[in-house]
Amino acid sequence: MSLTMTDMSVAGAARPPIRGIGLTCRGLVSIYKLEGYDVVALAGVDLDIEPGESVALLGPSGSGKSTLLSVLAGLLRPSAGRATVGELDLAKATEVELHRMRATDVGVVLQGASRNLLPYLSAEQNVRFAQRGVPAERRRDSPPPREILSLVGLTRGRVRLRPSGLAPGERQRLAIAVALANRPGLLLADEPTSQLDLQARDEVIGALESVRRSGTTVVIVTHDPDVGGRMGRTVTIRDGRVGAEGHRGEEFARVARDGSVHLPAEVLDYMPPGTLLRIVPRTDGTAWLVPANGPMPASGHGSVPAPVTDPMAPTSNNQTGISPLWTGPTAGSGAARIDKPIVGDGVHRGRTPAEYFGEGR
Ligand SMILES: Nc1ncnc2c1ncn2[C@@H]1O[C@H](COP(=O)(O)OP(=O)(O)OP(=O)(O)O)[C@@H](O)[C@H]1O
Repeated sequence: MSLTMTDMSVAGAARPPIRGIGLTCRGLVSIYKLEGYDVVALAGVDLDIEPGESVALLGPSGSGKSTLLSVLAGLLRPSAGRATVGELDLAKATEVELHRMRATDVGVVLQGASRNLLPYLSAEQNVRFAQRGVPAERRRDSPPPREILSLVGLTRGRVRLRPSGLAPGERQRLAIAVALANRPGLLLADEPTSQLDLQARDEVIGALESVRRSGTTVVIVTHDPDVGGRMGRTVTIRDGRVGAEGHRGEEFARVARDGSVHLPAEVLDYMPPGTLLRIVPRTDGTAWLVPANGPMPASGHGSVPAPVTDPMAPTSNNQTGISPLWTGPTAGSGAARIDKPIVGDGVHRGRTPAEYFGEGR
């Protein structure tokens, strides 16, 4: 399927443009009560998503992705901290305000396409049914269901079929169309590409891209890093917090509000929790993390090593066998880049501690 600008302009004809809605989380905590126990699903999420962005929430199973989406959809109340969608504070909002938010500003696609659809209605009728929730003053802006279906690539005879007559990828795109029925500024979709073959997956990604170009902010949960890589930004949730972010295929660790940094799993393999680290700030605004029982940088105990401008190029520093582990700006953007390990001659040889910290170790 290829969705074109023509699809977009048809969808936007004679209606005010869609205004993307941004969101903010500050120290967001979500706790489930389970048989007398507290299950902490979100343990202090700090996150900003700008209007019009497309963001994938990635992370291992149980890390809290779906819980975060449910809070943002107003389906779960924050247990502590703040979450705002547009101007609405989700902790303070009344049930009526949350209901109205879902009816007008936020479209939600629950995991499993069928859960979003009425099986006895056609695709077109499903979208029309969803439009019944639009407040009267906004109803004149509601596009005909076929326009919305065309935005996600469902056209002609497909619009008259019931969900059971559609292929799995088409059903998922119909679920997205239903969530878009009221031209929301924010679309939240939980695993919209799971259990789809590659072609259907690409069609769903194409539909989400069309939605983003129409102005709507798109936030999805996915397990699939390839899907994440096709969104504007990835945010990796680990243990209920934002552990990392990806931009254009590069992964960044985010320094949390409390100053903590989540190390990637492969670094934790040889720097497990509890490891004592020497942090060596450097003049170029980067820093090294060196285990306390490892060798100090050769340029002198306690002294600040000379900057390495290109971490992958052989330099006088890494000729010593010490690899710059963290590079990139720590000031300004607040991000640090984790580079591939390099040793001696600057050649990437692997990920064992010996290779990181010198062959003579
Ligand atoms: N209704 C619930 N009651 C109790 N605990 C729950 C409930 N839903 C989720 N949890 C727990 O909260 C934590 C986060 O779950 P969540 O479903 O948000 O993670 P996830 O990253 O979306 O996982 P997955 O990728 O497997 O869907 C997990 O420990 C999970 O067991």
